Amino acid sequence: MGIDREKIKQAVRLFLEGIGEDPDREGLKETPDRIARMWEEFERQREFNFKLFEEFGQYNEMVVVKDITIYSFCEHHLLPFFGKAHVAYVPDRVVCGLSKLVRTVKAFALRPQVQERLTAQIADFLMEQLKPKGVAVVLECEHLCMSMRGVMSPGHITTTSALRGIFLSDIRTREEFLKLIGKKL
Ligand SMILES: Nc1nc2c(ncn2[C@@H]2O[C@H](COP(=O)(O)OP(=O)(O)OP(=O)(O)O)[C@@H](O)[C@H]2O)c(=O)[nH]1
Ligand SMILES: [Zn+2]
Repeated sequence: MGIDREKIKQAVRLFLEGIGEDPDREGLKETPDRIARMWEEFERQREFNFKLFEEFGQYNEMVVVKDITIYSFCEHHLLPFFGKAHVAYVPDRVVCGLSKLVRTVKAFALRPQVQERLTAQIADFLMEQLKPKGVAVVLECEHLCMSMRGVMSPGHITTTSALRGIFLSDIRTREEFLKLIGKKL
């Protein structure tokens, strides 16, 4: 679909008027354009080349990147939710550069989301790209829509997980993953 800079600018201007602000005042007059540029920046992070490598030295064990900082937006209020992502896979002859796991997380996070769907999309994309023996994704996020409005209850961490392949079928693989990301069994 792509980013329509003009539409964003018009919408932000109207929104500012809607909350009783003067969109032409100093400080706000560049805001519609800033927000349009910000979303263009997010969109650029969605596109990347997922390069695969033949396995380095026959590595067939689990690869885990933990504590990836993640920022997303809840699709209900367009307020951020943010926290940590832990991503693992067990390769089947090919591996990817580690940064591609981080890029995958960012690519799916930087759009209106719910945490459950985001978790599943990351896992499914990695299954498709790497065709590994399995993928595991755990997200731990705080939702500002629960912290600063609505129920107004800050400090809660929502945990979601998506397990695919061997992480579902083999309890030892799942336990190893949980141990490596520092979770109790
Ligand atoms: N399942 C899920 N719910 C979310 C997520 N982010 C926000 N929510 C919830 O989505 C719900 C939105 O529901 P509504 O009841 O339509 O919205 P609301 O009236 O603004 O809800 P309150 O936040 O309770 O005031 C709220 O309960 C949010 O806490 C998410 O990632 N996953
Ligand atoms: Zn919300």
